Amino acid sequence: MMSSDNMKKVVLVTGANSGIGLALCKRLLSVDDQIHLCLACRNMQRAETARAALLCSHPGADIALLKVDVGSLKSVLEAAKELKQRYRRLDYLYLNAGIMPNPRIDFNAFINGLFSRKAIHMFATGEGLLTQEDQVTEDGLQNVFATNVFGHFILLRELEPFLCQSEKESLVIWSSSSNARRSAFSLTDYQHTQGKESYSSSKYATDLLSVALNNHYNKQGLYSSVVCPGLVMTHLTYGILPPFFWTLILPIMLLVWLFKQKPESLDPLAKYYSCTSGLGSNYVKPVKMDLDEEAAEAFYQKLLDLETKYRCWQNVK
Ligand SMILES: NC(=O)C1=CN([C@@H]2O[C@H](COP(=O)(O)OP(=O)(O)OC[C@H]3O[C@@H](n4cnc5c(N)ncnc54)[C@H](OP(=O)(O)O)[C@@H]3O)[C@@H](O)[C@H]2O)C=CC1
Ligand SMILES: CC(C)CCC[C@@H](C)[C@H]1CC[C@H]2C3=C(CC[C@]12C)[C@@]1(C)CCC(=O)[C@@H](C)[C@@H]1CC3
Repeated sequence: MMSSDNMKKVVLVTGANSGIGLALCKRLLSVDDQIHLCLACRNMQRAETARAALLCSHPGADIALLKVDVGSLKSVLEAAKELKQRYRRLDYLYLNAGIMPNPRIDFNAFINGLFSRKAIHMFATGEGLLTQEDQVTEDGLQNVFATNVFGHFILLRELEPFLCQSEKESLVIWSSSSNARRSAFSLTDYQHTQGKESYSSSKYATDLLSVALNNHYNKQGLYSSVVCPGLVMTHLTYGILPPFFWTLILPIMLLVWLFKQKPESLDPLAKYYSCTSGLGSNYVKPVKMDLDEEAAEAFYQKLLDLETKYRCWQNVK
């Protein structure tokens, strides 16, 4: 016989202690307060604060914490080991943690874009406006790629036995972005060591990876989706511009939102955009992604090669 704890759906959210991750956890609990929610965070103090905040709004909620720095392979492997000891199942895996380090705005591009036909597109995607300064991690990987893509990929690979179970389906949901652009990504430099748009590149990589994961794992009951949460005021966006600046440009952003509103089964080649507006409309729109399946497969093979390399390296150390 299964105990009621074994029957509870297990939901894991990375980057759950702030911003979109925390808001997502709150929302998940309000939809189903019978889930077992695991907040996967790199800082346990911030994780404890998040759990306390969630328990304030959902006092009976079943919330666990897991320490994981998705930018460090050692930490990811340890966290996966811990999860395997704790759980027998994993139903939803939200791969949400993400960074955009040292963002800079190209003001010239902004002024030019403002008076061009691409103004709306520029406000919706940030195309051409943002650059970042990336760093190399202790594993020798580009930090943005390691955090936004590869650490999550290794976590998923480690948790494969839980996610691929014959009796039930599991869903992996990636926080992608409308800033994910084909032109920022290159298969020959998929870590983005050369350019200055590591964020955009990493989000495009996420989109490719999700498509490849569906091709490889759907038969085993694992499904992957990418979502675009829209432009949300979080630590990430406050790292680009201070809060008062956002308040100033909010009226322009609202106009963009209004202009783009248009109402409409999970499509593996679509990204799900949040189109919630401040004026009440509340829906998600599937948008076809700008990618092809061959590129997705080629990128997936490169990740598998990198995985093999790093596993050998971990064993040697
Ligand atoms: N805000 C926006 O407008 C948009 C955001 N997104 C995406 O949504 C996701 C969440 O971002 P958002 O909520 O805005 O930003 P926040 O900075 O508020 O949240 C990011 C979360 O990720 C965690 N995190 C960062 N690096 C690591 C790491 N190495 N290991 C573990 N956790 C880590 C942070 O933890 P800590 O507190 O310890 O730093 C934090 O909990 C990101 O993937 C982002 O790219 C997509 C589109 C738009
Ligand atoms: C007066 C100013 C210089 C105004 C500059 C505005 C820009 C900084 C923003 C306009 C659209 C924004 C945007 C993002 C960042 C900031 C802008 C470029 C994102 C790229 C942030 C992260 C995401 O994932 C995207 C969904 C955002 C898209 C829009």
